[in-house]
Amino acid sequence: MKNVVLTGGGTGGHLFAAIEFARFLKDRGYNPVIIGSVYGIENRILKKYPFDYVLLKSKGIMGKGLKDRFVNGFANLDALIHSIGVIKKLKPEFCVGFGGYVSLPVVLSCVILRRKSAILEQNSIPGKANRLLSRLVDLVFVNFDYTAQFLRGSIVVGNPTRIKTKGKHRLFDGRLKLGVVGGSRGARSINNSMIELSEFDLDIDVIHQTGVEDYSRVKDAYKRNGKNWQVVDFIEDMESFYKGIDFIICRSGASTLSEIACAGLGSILIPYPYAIYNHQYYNAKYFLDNEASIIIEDKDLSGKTLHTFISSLTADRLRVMSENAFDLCRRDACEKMLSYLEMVKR
Ligand SMILES: CC(=O)N[C@H]1[C@@H](OP(=O)(O)OP(=O)(O)OC[C@H]2O[C@@H](n3ccc(=O)[nH]c3=O)[C@H](O)[C@@H]2O)O[C@H](CO)[C@@H](O)[C@@H]1O
Repeated sequence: MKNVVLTGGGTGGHLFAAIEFARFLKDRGYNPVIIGSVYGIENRILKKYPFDYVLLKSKGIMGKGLKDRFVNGFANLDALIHSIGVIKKLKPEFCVGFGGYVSLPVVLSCVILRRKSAILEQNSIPGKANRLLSRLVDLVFVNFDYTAQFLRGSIVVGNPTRIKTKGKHRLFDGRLKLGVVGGSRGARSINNSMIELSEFDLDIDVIHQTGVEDYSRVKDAYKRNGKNWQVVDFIEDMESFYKGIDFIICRSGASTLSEIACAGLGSILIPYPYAIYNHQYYNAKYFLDNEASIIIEDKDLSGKTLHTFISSLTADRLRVMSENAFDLCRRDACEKMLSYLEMVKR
């Protein structure tokens, strides 16, 4: 079986797209090896999947102070050397970087060793590492059309997502069932505004993913405010979660957006305000422009704003948002990426 290397991680969005592509490639006779970081979510998640994987001691540099940049820079140099050793041994047919700090040393080592290589920029505005790598790799894939202006010669493919079927949402046939997700680590400002929302008289069902840190605080507040709303720290089975809700409040990370599109869910999007180049806002804007979502900026977020929007949702509005979201689902990202990769000759 031909080895292929997929790299990405740190947070869930990069990792789950890589895992989905790995699943697709394995079904087509390749042996995908995922390379992640010891410090990322992949250290916990990859054990559960039937793929070979390697974890490097790679650390993030962006948004860090001078001392951390220096220390982490050395860690990444070490990761690059380790990665060169791994790539030499695996001799992969191709390498694809899905983003996150570990992608940089791994894709660089594939380039250095002249293996066929590609990156996927999942976000509307590319980060520094992908801007650099885009000049070195054979293929540059992007998720949003908007991104093509930043990365010359890029190909729009979408983003691999594990969500395959549209949920049969009840869309207000009874009580609204609202899902709340803060991204792979939860989101404090969303958690705080949901606590405020629970003080209102609101006849809805809620299932809320808080992240580990805020779990008890949110659960206790709901109880105090007499709400029988469900609280989880992390959702393992996202497909069932999406199927069980009518509408979602979430951040606008690239993978969450691909998933809610394919699940056909209308949404209130709250872009993470400190994301590099404000990319979450531009990710969300694509959904807003297509009338699939409402955006509330983090600075305007409160229980009261959520209450105003949620109480104004009608069954018709929900249905239209759901259909518009579903139109944005790109189901063939994996097929497209593989067909381009197979065309590149080495
Ligand atoms: C702060 C920041 O810069 N975040 C970035 C990071 O986000 P991050 O990785 O947090 O967010 P994404 O929305 O892209 O992905 C979250 C992933 O985690 C999964 N999930 C989430 C919650 C849960 O309980 N269980 C679960 O499995 C979701 O299904 C999804 O697959 O990478 C994304 C992908 O490039 C970017 O778009 C985001 O802007």
